[in-house]
Amino acid sequence: GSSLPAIASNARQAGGANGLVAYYTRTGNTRVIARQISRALGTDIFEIRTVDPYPEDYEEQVAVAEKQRVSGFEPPLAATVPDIRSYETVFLGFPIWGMTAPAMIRSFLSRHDLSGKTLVPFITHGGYGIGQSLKVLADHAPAARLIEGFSKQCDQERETLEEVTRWLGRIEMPG
Ligand SMILES: Cc1cc2nc3c(=O)[nH]c(=O)nc-3n(C[C@H](O)[C@H](O)[C@H](O)COP(=O)(O)O)c2cc1C
Repeated sequence: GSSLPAIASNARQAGGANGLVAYYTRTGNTRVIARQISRALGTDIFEIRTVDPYPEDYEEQVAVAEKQRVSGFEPPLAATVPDIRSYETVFLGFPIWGMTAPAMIRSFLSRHDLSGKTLVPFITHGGYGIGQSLKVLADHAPAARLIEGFSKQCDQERETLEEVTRWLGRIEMPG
């Protein structure tokens, strides 16, 4: 679904200067949306990164994500937002991993007090929807005002890799 105009008018009421866009991305889909929100509203932007990088290999990545989902592990963040208190509206963007919000989003919410702030999710997924992710936000930021966000189906790394593999199987390599 798409409700970006509603988000925009809501955030404009709060004022772009009081807004923050925080996001995590692995393959860049979520970053495109993050930058557009930030550009349109004139907000600060913060990329969420973990101390320990995730595997580059897709299958290893899926295994790590699944382990962190099941255990509830909150991976340490490389940095936190310098002055989270100065923001009234926080746009929080992430991809869906294993039908829910990825682990570092739980880390982010645990490390930043969003009490009394408006929390606006923007979520990308590979076609299976946003799953349990809103419940994760509500549970980890119980005193924030969670409003309707934006979600969009984007490319899936898995599909791209499979297409490339099929293509490589069709071409004739020299030598
Ligand atoms: C570890 C992992 C798990 C994923 N699990 C799901 C899923 O459960 N449902 C879904 O629709 N997409 C899933 N995806 C696809 C991503 O949500 C989708 O490609 C997203 O747009 C990636 O965003 P990004 O480019 O900002 O990292 C998964 C991707 C990864 C890497």
